Formats: sequence, structure tokens, C-alpha cells
Amino acid sequence: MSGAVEIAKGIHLVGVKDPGLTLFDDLFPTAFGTTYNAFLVRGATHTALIDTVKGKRFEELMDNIRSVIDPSQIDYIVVNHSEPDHSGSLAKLVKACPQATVVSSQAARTFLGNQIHAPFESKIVKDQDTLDLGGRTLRFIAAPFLHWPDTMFTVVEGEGVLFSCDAFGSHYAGEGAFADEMPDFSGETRFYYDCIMRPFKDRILQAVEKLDGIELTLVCPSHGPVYRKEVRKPIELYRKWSVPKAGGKRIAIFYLSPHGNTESMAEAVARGASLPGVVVTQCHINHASVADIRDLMEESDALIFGTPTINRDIPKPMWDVLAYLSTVSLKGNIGGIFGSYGWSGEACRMAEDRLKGMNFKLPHPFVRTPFMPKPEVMAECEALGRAIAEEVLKK
Ligand SMILES: Cc1cc2nc3c(=O)[nH]c(=O)nc-3n(C[C@H](O)[C@H](O)[C@H](O)COP(=O)(O)O)c2cc1C
Repeated sequence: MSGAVEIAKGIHLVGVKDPGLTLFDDLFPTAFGTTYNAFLVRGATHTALIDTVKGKRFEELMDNIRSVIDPSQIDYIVVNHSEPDHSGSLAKLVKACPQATVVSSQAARTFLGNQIHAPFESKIVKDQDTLDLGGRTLRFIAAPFLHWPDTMFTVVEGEGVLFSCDAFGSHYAGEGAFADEMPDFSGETRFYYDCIMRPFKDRILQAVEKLDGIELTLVCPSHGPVYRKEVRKPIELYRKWSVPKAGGKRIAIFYLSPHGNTESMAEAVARGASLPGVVVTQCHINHASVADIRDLMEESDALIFGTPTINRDIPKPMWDVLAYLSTVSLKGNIGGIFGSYGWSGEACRMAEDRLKGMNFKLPHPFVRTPFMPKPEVMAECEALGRAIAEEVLKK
């Protein structure tokens, strides 16, 4: 239902739209569906297809390609990233175009080998390598971890056409091909960044810097609309969202406390951590938004978690907070744990396992106590806070 659209002379958008999709990757809600963008780039002598579409939509991709050229004329299939929403049609495509060479990073080639258990012609490219299509040259720009280790951008040299893979994308299946033809979808661009790109802020800044010297005319992400006006806008937004906030040393204490005991311990931890030069924030997780919690995680040099034991477990709201750790770009990996319990007290050990699993350094053993903390336990909580603050100040 999508059809091919010529977005520049000899460059066609041949991907497909999926406006009915409500949940992407079984993980992220998509209120406006999505698109799987693929692009046909024709030179005087050779033709390249940039990315494919998800496997179930292969026939529509082929129809779109056929409306422009005979698929047997495709010489190269560039895989900017091997995730199946972009490479899922590759196995069928290499059968349909046996003369085509698959061009990718080494990492993508390895991942494709684990997805397509059949041989295919392959060419590995590195950062800044080029590929001649006859009067038109593709340049490859390594962009690792945007958002998989294999990712690269492809640029049509001298024409400023950037195929940016998942970077700058949006789950938004609007009418037409271009961003300026559609209602404002900037909320979807931000949501996409938060869901997919946010854990890789350092890598984003490195990749965006590589685009600085290129005069861009079109920015073509692999999801959502293509930018032909204000083409630098999504790139500059990525830079803005990824630059670390300036400021002194910060420690955040996340806790919840049905009966107030863990809260008392949190106050003692905060007292201990409040050394000169350290700003301590106590965050009752049920009184903060997810966005606030994730921002606080990213701004803080150390994260301390206070959790009671409920039904022999960490209570779900705290598990959720511990899960956010893998969805943000952490500034530091210093941590601590404390909490009250009644009779079995499993939660602190579980939280410790989670933090160790995330490579956290724990300068002080966790502090836990049955029910109401005694003065000596409060002193231990202060010592925990102080040990963490001292560790933060060393950095
Ligand atoms: C619904 C519920 C279930 C609980 N289950 C456990 C448990 O399995 N093991 C345990 O050691 N304590 C359990 N407790 C006791 C709490 O951990 C204890 O009351 C603790 O002091 C609560 O900390 P808080 O005052 O910070 O809320 C449970 C408490 C509640 C309310």
C-alpha cells in the first residue's frame, strides 16, 4: 500500500508503511504505527538498495522496487544495521537477486550469519570506506551502538543524502514521505530516542560529530518521515538530548517505604552522604514520574536504593526502577542498598545482585534491619552514605 516515491533524482523510497502497528518489537507502544524505510540509489553503472523491510512485508518491498527497476539490476544491498525490521527480507532478497552483494560492517555480517543460515555474497566496509555506483559514490560512516554494535550510516557523497538507519527516526506512518507534509510528530521522535537511543548518549555525540562537516540535503531515517527541510533539526535535537548536564557531584537515593522504616533509613543515608560538594536528592519513587526518575539517574554520580522486603521479594515499583538502569546513560556506576524487612529480608540481596549485574561498584555492604532501625543501624546507614559520597568525591 505504500508505493515508491522518488525523493531525489535517482533515489527512491521503496519501503513499506505499517500504520496499524500498536506495539513495536513487543516493547514500545506506537500510537501512529511505523514505517520500514528502504531506499534505492541508482548510479550510472550500479544500483544499491539501502536496507530492506521486515520479512513479512517482503512482497510489498519487491512491488515497490519493481515499480522503479527490475530487481535483478540491484548490485548491492547495503545493510546499515542487521535488526530484522530492516534486514528481515534479506534472505528472500538475496535469493531473488543472487548477483547482489550484501554490504555491511563486520559486526552486521556476523549478526546476519546468525540470522540467515545460507551463504550470500558479502562485502565488509569500515568507517569512511566508499562504494562507486558510477557517477555516484556511497560513503559509509561507522555509528556503533546507534543502537546496535553493527550500525553504520550511508551518505551519498557530494549530494548530502544521509541514510541514518534508526538514528533520527520516529514511529510515525503519516501520509506522504516527507516530514514537512505531515502534522507535528516531534513527540514521536523524542519517544523513539527515549526508548531506543537514550542508553547510548556518548555514542550519539560521537556519531553526530561525524556529520558536522557534511552539507546535508536529505536525512532519511529507517523509520518515519524523511527530512528535506530543516534537515539538521533532528540531528541537533539528538545532540541536545545527549549532552551531559553540567554541575557538581550528585547522589540520588531512590526508596519506597509502606510503613516508614526504610524512609527513616533513607534520611540517615542522606545525612551521611551530605559531604561538602555533594548534592543529595531523596526520591520517593511513588511520588516521582518515570521521566523524573530516569533524569535523576542520569544526572547522579551515585545511585542508592532503599527497598523493604515484600512477599520475599523486591516490591514491583522498585523492580521497575531497577529496570530503568538499562534504559538510561549512567554517569557513574557507584551504588548502595539498604532497607527494612520483617522476617526473611531477601530484597537487599536481590538489589545487590541487580547492581552487581550492571557493573556497579558498591563501596559499602548493604544495610538491612528487621522492622524499625535502632540507633546503631541508623549510624550504619550514615556510614553507607558517607562511604558512597567519599567514593564520588574521589572521581
Ligand atoms: C504485604 C507485605 C508483605 C511482606 N512480606 C515480607 C516478607 O516476605 N519478608 C519479610 O522479611 N518482610 C515482609 N514484610 C514486612 C516488611 O518488610 C516490614 O514491615 C518492613 O519494615 C517494611 O519496611 P517499611 O517500613 O520501609 O515499609 C511484608 C510487609 C507487607 C506489608
